[in-house]
Parts: sequence; structure tokens; C-alpha cells
Amino acid sequence: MKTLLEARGIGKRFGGLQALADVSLTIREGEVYGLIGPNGAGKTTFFNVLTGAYTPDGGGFAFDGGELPTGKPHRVVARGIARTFQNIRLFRELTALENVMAGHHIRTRAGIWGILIQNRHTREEERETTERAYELLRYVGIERFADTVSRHLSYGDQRRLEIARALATEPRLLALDEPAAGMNATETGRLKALIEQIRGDGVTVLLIEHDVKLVMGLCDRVAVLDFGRKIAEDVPAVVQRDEAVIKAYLGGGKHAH
Ligand SMILES: Nc1ncnc2c1ncn2[C@@H]1O[C@H](COP(=O)(O)OP(=O)(O)OP(=O)(O)O)[C@@H](O)[C@H]1O
Repeated sequence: MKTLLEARGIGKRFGGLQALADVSLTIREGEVYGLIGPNGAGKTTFFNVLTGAYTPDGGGFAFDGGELPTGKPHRVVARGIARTFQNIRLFRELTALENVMAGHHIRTRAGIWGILIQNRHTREEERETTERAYELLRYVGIERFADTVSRHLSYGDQRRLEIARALATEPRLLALDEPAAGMNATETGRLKALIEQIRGDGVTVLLIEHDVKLVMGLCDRVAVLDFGRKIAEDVPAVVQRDEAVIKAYLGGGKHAH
């Protein structure tokens, strides 16, 4: 399988704390790749460095055969990497449809400013954006809430909406930061089906998740971080039996929850 993302020697330090130390990993096109580890292991920091929210102190990323810019979130999205956040970050006062449309605007020629200018071309584009947004809401199963203000959606539906908004940027790689957090078993089961559908449609998925059952049932391969270092990377069945991994989960990390 073709390599889609390669992280080479990623380092990130916050003052005296080495949040990531020389992390290298390879994600193949079309797989669901899990990133797990105890609390404080560096998973979200890895997402933040990958998606340009933070600049790494060392190392770099190759994506789809080219170097990925660091510290530039918009360029990373434009290259085909979209993410969701551990703490949901929707436009709370906008409707579900408007949230998805906001995600799509990076792919339209006019962009967000085109809406203000509104010539014939931008109106046509706007119509297509609206149609596409409905399609994505249908895709994640919340079309009936298109006109609902997003803060009124249930927790599980807000997470699905975040995924729809991320998909609106037409990513090659979708990075999900704890998408099942706070979900009940039914919602988690539906989320698993949705992620499988996304992979089936050709989008590679990078997943941070604490729900071990979900990770083991869904991921093709898993990397484990502990105190900022990668201590294992393999198929779930092997990682689960890895001694260093078991030790990290039993004794290491911050274990805040
Ligand atoms: N902006 C920041 N400034 C200072 N320290 C930070 C910052 N972001 C993260 N850290 C620290 O870096 C370490 C790694 O944090 P990170 O959030 O990446 O871990 P995580 O594996 O995602 O944990 P969790 O599972 O709890 O979300 C932690 O010790 C955290 O306190």
C-alpha cells in the first residue's frame, strides 16, 4: 500500500517538558491508523503539530509525496488534511448546514469573501456549496437537523457534524481527536460504522481514541505514545500484547482519567 503520510523525527517541547521526542511513523493510503497512549502522552500535540497549529522543534512531514508546510493550518487543510477536536469546536450559533458550508469554502474559488460580493459566479458556487453541505449532512446521518442551531444538537450529533465539516474540505486524511469521547455504546457503534464508511470511500483516517475496544475493532494499525515517545506500532492484536505498552498503561503517563 502507498504511503500517504510520513512523520520523520517529530519533536516538540513546551518549556522543560518534552511533549514529543523523535516521533516517526508512516500512515498508508486507505487505512484507519490509531494513535493511542496514556493521558499526557503527546497524542493531541502530535495532531497540533501535524495540522499546523504548532510548529515542531525538530523533524517534518511528507504528505502525498511532497513536504508538508509546518505551522500553517490553512495550507495543511488545502493540501488535504482535515481534523476534528477533542473539545468540539463548532460555530455554536450557526445551523448545522452553515457549519458544513463554512468548511467547504476553502475549496471554492470565491472563498468566504465571495459571499459578501455575490456576483453570478459566486452565486452559482454558493448553490453548489449548499447542495454539497446537505449531501454531507446526509452522509453522516444528521440531515434532518440541517436548520438546527448546532449548540442544540445532541453531543453525538455535534461530533458527527464536526466530521461533516471536516469532510467538506475534501481531505485525503481525516484526523479525529477522540471522536467517541462522551458517547454511549449505541452512538459509539454508529460512529464506528461511519468511520468504516469514510475509509470505504477512500479517505484515510488517523484516530486518537481512549476507547480501546473501538480502537482494536476499527484500526488497521496502531501506534502507541508514552511520554512523547513512540513505544510500539503494529496491528492491534500485536500492540495489545506488547509488554512496553501494557506497562505504559498500567504504570506510566499522567492517568488523569
Ligand atoms: N500548549 C501547551 N503548553 C504547555 N504544555 C502543553 C501544551 N500542550 C500540551 N502540553 C503538555 O504536553 C504533554 C502532552 O499533552 P497532549 O495533550 O499532547 O497529550 P495527550 O496524549 O493528547 O493526552 P490526553 O489523552 O489527556 O488528551 C502534556 O504533559 C501536556 O500538559
